[in-house]
Amino acid sequence: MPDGSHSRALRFAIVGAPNCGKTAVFNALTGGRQKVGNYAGVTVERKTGIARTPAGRTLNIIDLPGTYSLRARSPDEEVTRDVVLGTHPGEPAPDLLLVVADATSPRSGLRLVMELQQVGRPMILVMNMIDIARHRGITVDLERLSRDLDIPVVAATAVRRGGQDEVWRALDAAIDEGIAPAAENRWTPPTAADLRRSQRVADTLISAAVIQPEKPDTVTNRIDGVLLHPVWGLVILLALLFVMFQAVFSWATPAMDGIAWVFDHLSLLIGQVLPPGLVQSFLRDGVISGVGGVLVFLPQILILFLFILLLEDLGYMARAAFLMDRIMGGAGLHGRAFIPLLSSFACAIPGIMAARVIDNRRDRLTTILVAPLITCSARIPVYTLIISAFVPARQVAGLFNLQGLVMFGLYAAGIAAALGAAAVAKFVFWRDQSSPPFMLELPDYKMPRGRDVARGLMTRARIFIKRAGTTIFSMTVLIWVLATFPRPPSGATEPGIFYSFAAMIGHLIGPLLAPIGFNWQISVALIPGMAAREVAVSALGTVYAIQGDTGLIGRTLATSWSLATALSFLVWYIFAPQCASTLAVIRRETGGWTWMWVTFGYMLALAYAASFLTYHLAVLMGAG
Ligand SMILES: Nc1nc2c(ncn2[C@@H]2O[C@H](COP(=O)(O)OP(=O)(O)OP(=O)(O)O)[C@@H](O)[C@H]2O)c(=O)[nH]1
Ligand SMILES: [Mg+2]
Repeated sequence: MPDGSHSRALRFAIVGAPNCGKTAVFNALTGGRQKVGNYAGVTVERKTGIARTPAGRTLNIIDLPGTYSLRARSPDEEVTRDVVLGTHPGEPAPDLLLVVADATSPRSGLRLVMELQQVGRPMILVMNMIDIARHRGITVDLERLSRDLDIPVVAATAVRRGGQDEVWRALDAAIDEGIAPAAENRWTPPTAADLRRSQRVADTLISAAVIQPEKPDTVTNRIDGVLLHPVWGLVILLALLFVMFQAVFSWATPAMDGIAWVFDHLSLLIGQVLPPGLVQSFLRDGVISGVGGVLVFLPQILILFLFILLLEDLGYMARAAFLMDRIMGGAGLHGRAFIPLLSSFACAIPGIMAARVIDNRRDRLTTILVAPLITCSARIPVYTLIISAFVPARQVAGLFNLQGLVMFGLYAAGIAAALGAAAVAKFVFWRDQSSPPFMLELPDYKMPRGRDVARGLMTRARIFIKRAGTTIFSMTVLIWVLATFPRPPSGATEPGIFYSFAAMIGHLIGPLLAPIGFNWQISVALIPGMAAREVAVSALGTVYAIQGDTGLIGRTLATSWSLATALSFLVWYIFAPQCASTLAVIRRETGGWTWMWVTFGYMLALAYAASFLTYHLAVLMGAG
């Protein structure tokens, strides 16, 4: 009988410096799909998975955030420290530490190994990225390292099939020999002198076991000469963003038309098969107008993520952080805030969690406060719907698509708002404290891997479709019910919805939102929109469909809203705290209600003020 089936499964924890490929190793061992990316700070929580070794043993594998030392300066590093030391609540210490090091720059990994030796747990060292090391002519003498460190050392290419064979063998061999019980934990936080000493030992180990090529790799340096150039670098960054939004609009159209076609025909079919009545209305006005109306935006979301994933894997994002550092620093944001803010383009929730990599509490709070202002992917359907309805698809200067230009402007407004809010937060709360300097690790450039990118896109698609099938669907059903009942009295002349609960609710809150140009239909759509921003689109689709305005929701809006209302609505979506889950995560990550209410309050005030101004200016200029 294989080990582990009669006793509890062994627990192996993966530890290593940031960006050395720990999660790639984890995914390879467990068949997991955790996010990997070519920048430090991708993993900020512990993740567990199950691995089955070739000899048939079952292992619990724990993936951990990257760290240079157990000294733990930031919340993500504290997770690693606590799991490794066995002080994580409700979790025994791991039986073995699988230390991953980057074979192309093994220094930080080896230093960590030396520190971990104090913990008294068995270890295996994985020299990962051996493919890149070989390509560059770096040779690593694994036996020598193993002898000097007195632990098994194996090479791996975590991202290639079969690249983990040696790791599997080492795991089984370690279990065959019997995992030694934990020795006494002698770890104490290393002092500066300790760190210097282990640095020297690491250098000695490297000079004995690693042969560097005579000609160091200059490709990265040459590319960085251009991409990090203070002027050209910024120009390239802007150009990239620009192309991205153009692409989101122009490439997505055929696919979006295709999806819309399917739903339109489904709706027609239902109209032919089912008699008019509640069931038909539920399917056509509720499900298809609502959920279908949101699903058509999938292509745009995927195109945006295609760009983000490619740039991440290439190693460009850390460079973008470098370029933005001056601008962000001017707004009082820590350099490490870049990755959390970047993640917020997907969704504020991973963005807020990624702020764990910031060690200083004040800088972390500032980042969390402003992350929801960054345009998340849930705003895409809202923005696109309004832009397509109100902005002509004209070419500007023979080069740019006007719709893409407006989209770019909305994203820019979100970024500017985040920078501005950070500056104000710093002024209001933390005026007389300065930020510590920021050390940025620039990863090597890597060719993005098709499989990783495809996996990332699949994950995004799955998240979006799941949202459409759960939150958006249930909110749409709710709206349909509210907009359908009570039924109109007999002899009613207006569409049924005018007698419904939805109309009552809309008319109740309507007066509050009338000053910013919102009609009662928008007021109704905003409430379920708190569950997920896209719901506003599905809710509008349902409300107008029941009202009798069949056909594409965009066309309906174009005829029933003024341009001023549309602009005010767009501006509202830049600022409004329209997402309950984000607020919940802020409460969790800051450990209390205060900052959640601060965020909610300031965003709401900002949204109302900005929409008010936009609406009235637009009316003054004749767009009412
Ligand atoms: N060529 C090559 N690339 C690798 C290898 N292992 C990982 N990578 C790439 O290196 C980058 C970092 O990998 P991750 O697994 O996210 O690194 P990590 O150590 O988990 O990083 P953090 O969670 O941020 O600490 C990704 O772009 C991976 O695709 C490898 O063996 N060879
Ligand atoms: Mg990771």
